[in-house]
Amino acid sequence: MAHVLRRLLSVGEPTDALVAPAPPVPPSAVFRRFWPYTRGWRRWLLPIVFFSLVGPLVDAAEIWLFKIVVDDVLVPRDLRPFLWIAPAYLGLVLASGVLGFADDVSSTWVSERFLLSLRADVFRHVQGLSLGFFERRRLGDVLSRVTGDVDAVETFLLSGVADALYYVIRLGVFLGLLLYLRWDLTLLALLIVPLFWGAGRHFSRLIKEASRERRRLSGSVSAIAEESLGNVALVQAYNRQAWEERRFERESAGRFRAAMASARIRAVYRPVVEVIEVTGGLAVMGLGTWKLTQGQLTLGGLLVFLALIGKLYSPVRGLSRLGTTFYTASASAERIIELLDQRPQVTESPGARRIGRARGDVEFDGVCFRYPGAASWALSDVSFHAAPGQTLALVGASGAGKSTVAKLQLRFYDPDRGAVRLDGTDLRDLDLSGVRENVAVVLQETLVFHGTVRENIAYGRPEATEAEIVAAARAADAHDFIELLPEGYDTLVGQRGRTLSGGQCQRLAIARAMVRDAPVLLLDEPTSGLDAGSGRRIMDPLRRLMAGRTTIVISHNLMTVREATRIVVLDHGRVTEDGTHDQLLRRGGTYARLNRLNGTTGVGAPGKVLS
Ligand SMILES: Nc1ncnc2c1ncn2[C@@H]1O[C@H](COP(=O)(O)OP(=O)(O)OP(=O)(O)O)[C@@H](O)[C@H]1O
Repeated sequence: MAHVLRRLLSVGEPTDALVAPAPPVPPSAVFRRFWPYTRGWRRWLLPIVFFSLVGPLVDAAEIWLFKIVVDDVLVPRDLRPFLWIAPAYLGLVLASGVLGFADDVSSTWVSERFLLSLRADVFRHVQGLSLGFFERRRLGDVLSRVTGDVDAVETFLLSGVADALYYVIRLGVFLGLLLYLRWDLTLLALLIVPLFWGAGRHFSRLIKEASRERRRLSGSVSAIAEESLGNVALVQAYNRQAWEERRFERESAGRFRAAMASARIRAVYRPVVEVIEVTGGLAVMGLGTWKLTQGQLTLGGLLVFLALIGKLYSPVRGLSRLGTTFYTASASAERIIELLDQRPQVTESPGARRIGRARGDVEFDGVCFRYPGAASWALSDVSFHAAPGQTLALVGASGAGKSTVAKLQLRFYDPDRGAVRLDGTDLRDLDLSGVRENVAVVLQETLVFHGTVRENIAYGRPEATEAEIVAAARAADAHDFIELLPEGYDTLVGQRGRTLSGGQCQRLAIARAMVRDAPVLLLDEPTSGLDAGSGRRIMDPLRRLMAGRTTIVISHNLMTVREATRIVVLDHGRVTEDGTHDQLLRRGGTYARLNRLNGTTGVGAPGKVLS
């Protein structure tokens, strides 16, 4: 028997899910952490207290009417009192309906308003985290926290506190009435309360463990769904559907086991509570019946007493069940706390200077950088300088550190040693949004949002006028193809630009960078995803975009680099060569070799457009 019970109550060993568990936090700490968030909503607890106070009084009045029916109508078989009892009873039921409505609507309003602002806060916080966080974490899990776990915080604070108040008030009212009616029977009924508490505490702990596991596995399921569906083209192209399904099923099965463990614990808890409750009720009924036979109690009095005991046990049960609700909610709240405890690695210093529009003087001075947790340096002692309007090309094999330079220029990360400067000032001493406002980017992976063409271009500068958007599109050679789209600038382009070709996406990205009109331009492999023809077609728009801006162009295939004022060759994070195209060719080093390779493979062919 004990063995069966132990198995029923076992939470199971935590599986090695994709998502690590959040560090445990005691419920009191969860409470302290989130209580300040209820500022502004606390006064709404007052009507809830009011409803909690009036509700049990109405209930007690209904029960009292029942006593009168038994003692004054049924026992003496006299119908007359019933004539006023019936409308009074109906009135009470109506009143309790109106109260219930007001209570439901107002409490839902408060919880939803609270959730609205908390979710927005959590989203704001997550959005403000540095790129490093997103590169390390599984997006699906973060989404499941922002959309799912946040609700639990509300349960913990507002619904939980409101319910606790509701139960305590009900308990107080019914206890007062019972003590007033029969203190001896009431004390007997109260003997079982410690049993309620004991069971509540024990089961709450088990439920918390099971809930923690369930929330963690929910995060894993979301992570897999997001990764597989987000890369559906890759999955289908490589026929990996069955593998992805197995992965999804494995994580879902883990979640199923955790949900079953929690359901089993609850299912055992419920009859345990009922047995305790019935024991108390039977004891009271025994003593009450004895008192009835002794003539110390009327039948109506005994029935009222038993009905009130039922009402007394319901808040006691509610309070002990609230323990399990709190523990379940705190398992989710822990995941939110872990998210909120993440600090952005890149922050604005208190004395940061507002930069306004920069001239565009870019300098890397002895920059060393290692990704958090990485064993080797991504950049070691990298130095270069680009004066306003100059073009600097970064060349090197895959993994040499070129994109890392771009990330440091955007201040997604800070260097471990050395400094990145804009107009001679260390980026760390400038305001973060100012640094980014001065840089426009065109990346290898084009970022196109689900929205209209116009919105996608204006993303570079939301206040851009229609004329500026069209001028940017013209300069980016995008205007003609946009005009041919079914609804021109109002055509919806799918998420990640699925309805556009690679070259069209790139031209939209160029138009967006044009509209931004920043003095510094970062081009990270802007032509690498395109075939030779499309690559050639975006060279002119790119040139127009680069004119008058300091440009850092990152390229594998030397397509866009010949015209650069200066070419920096990176190898394993170090600058190995540095000079103009001709100087580097004469030197006969890595660049010359890469250039020869490009020439022979034909990859460099579009580069000739530049020469
Ligand atoms: N988020 C990251 N966390 C840890 N290591 C990283 C991260 N991003 C890049 N790296 C490592 O840093 C090094 C430089 O990467 P980077 O992306 O800058 O190279 P790259 O020259 O731009 O390569 P490619 O031409 O293939 O885009 C590589 O060894 C890479 O594995």
